[in-house]
This record gives sequence, C-alpha cells and structure tokens, in this order.
Amino acid sequence: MTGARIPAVVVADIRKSYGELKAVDGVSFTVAEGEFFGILGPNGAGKTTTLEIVEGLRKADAGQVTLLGEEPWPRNAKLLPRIGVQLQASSFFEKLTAREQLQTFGSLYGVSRQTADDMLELVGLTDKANVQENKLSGGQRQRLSIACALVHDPDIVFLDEPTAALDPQARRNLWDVLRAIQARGKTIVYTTHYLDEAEILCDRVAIMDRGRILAMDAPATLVRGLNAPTHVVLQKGVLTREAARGITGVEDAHEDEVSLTISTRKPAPVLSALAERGTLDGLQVRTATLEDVFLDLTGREYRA
Ligand SMILES: Nc1ncnc2c1ncn2[C@@H]1O[C@H](COP(=O)(O)OP(=O)(O)OP(=O)(O)O)[C@@H](O)[C@H]1O
Repeated sequence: MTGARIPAVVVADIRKSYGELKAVDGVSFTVAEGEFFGILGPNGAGKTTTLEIVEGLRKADAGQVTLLGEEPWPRNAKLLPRIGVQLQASSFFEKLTAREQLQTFGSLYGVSRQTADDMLELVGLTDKANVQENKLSGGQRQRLSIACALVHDPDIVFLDEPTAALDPQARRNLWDVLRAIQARGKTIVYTTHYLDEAEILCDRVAIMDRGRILAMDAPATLVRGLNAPTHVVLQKGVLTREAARGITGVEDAHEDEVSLTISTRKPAPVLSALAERGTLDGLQVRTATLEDVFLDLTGREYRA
C-alpha cells in the first residue's frame, strides 16, 4: 500500500446522445475527497445529464465512472450507503411532516431518530419539524431535500441546482448549509447556473457548454488566467479623465453620466495614487469574474 487515497469521483470520457443531440460529449474530471466541486453552465449545457450518469441514475453511451473506486452503474448496492443524492421536492412522501420525512428516509438505512433530528438542525429546520412538507416554503423544501440526501451520513453528496429558484436570502442560508456539510469532511459535487455563487463556494469548477467542459480549475485561477484589467470606478467629477490617464499604471479611463471608470492591471499603485489625490470617496473596485471567463471561452455573454 502506498497510502495514497482513492479519489472520491473519477469520470473518464463519458458521452450521452439523445438522437442527434450530444448532451454530454466526452466529459472527464476527478474530484478529491473533501473537495467542493461545481459543474457550471447555462441551461442545456449538459450538467444534469452528467450528474445523473455520475450518480448511477442514467446509463452513459460510453465512458467510465468510479465513485470511491466502485462503478455506480449498474446499480451498485455497495455504494448506496456511501453516496447521497438530493431528491427533487416532488419525491417526498405525501402528508408527512419534515421530521417524519427525514426519519422515514433515515429508517431505510437504519439511522436513529436522533440523527434525523440532528440533520434537521443542520439545515435549520428544527422549528419546522412538525410542519407538513407541502406547507414548507420553496427554500425550506430544498433544505429538507438536502437533509434527506445527508441523513445516512454519506461520503459523497450530489446536489443538482440546490439553490435554483430561491430568493437571495434563502440562497445565502443554503450556502451556510453547504459549507457546514463540507466542514464535516464530505465531498460535494453540485451543479449550478449561478457563476457568482460557484466562485464563492467551490474549490474547483468545471465550466460546461454544449456537452463539453471548456475549462476546469479553482475559480480564482480561472479568473487570474484571463489577465483581465481591474476596473476602479469613481464618482464623476472627483477627477478628470485626463488626470486619471496620467496616473502611472492606468491603461484607460472612460466617463459616463455618473462615473469615471479606470482600467488597470496594477491596482495597488493606482489606488495609492488616487488616495494621495483624496479621491477615494465612494470608490468601487471591480475585478473580473467567472462570467468574464465564460465570455472569453465562448465569445458569448453568460445567460443562465
Ligand atoms: N431525456 C431526454 N431526452 C431528450 N433530450 C434530453 C433529455 N434529457 C436532456 N436532454 C437534452 O440534453 C441537453 C442537456 O440537458 P441537461 O438537462 O443535462 O442540461 P443542464 O445543463 O442540466 O440544463 P438545466 O440547467 O436547464 O437543467 C439539453 O439540450 C436537453 O434538452
């Protein structure tokens, strides 16, 4: 034994077509144990199809998947206790309360009622324990479905767009839940079409479009790789465009009705020059994001 750990997820050149449409067109990636991995892309990119093949819920036309060294397809009973798959809200048992849903899922795996209650606590639903699932809000139902995926303490958790259709506050609450899951040492593989969210949560992301992975790395590395300028935005009138262009390190400066925007790849000296001129009031700094990476990769604006 070398002591090297098996990766949690290994995906090698998977493919899936629906008629002429190549929904997944040669996708490969590896996820380490404990990693938070995001599959990103616009609608129809092939994220769900990829995830379902990886989970063992859908058969690939070609390619291999192993989870913790085991193949998930055909249905692999050895893996079931070790993976958690977020169920769609429609998959709940009818008329049961949040606590009963979770206890029922848990009982399939021999999980104690206390563990089920702990999970309710983790997703912040303790005060809704006795509420019927169909009376929960959309965000609460999403959290319950995540709790159901976690109740048997799996090593890998798969979540398909867990934050879709949530209001901003519910999304942020769910981010805390996802971070708490990762802090428990779980491997998380999730899909989202929110690039800003993935940038905050994920250790690494794969950007998908039209069935293929276009780029894969830590979000910060992808953004840095663009070598895009930082934009420093000042209130109009605090500095003239000519004066801004005269500052060492400024590449360009544009004005509109309300602001003056300076482009620079050397933000530190530019900011200190602006500080010396006393023009920091109301200043905003905008760096490139994963949306810029998507634009760079595809030539198209990102539309979720
Ligand atoms: N069962 C199916 N039969 C035919 N076409 C399908 C089927 N499932 C998915 N597709 C098509 O395959 C492509 C990829 O779909 P998929 O659901 O994997 O994308 P996605 O990235 O998850 O999109 P979304 O963000 O909208 O869920 C889409 O064009 C979709 O219409």
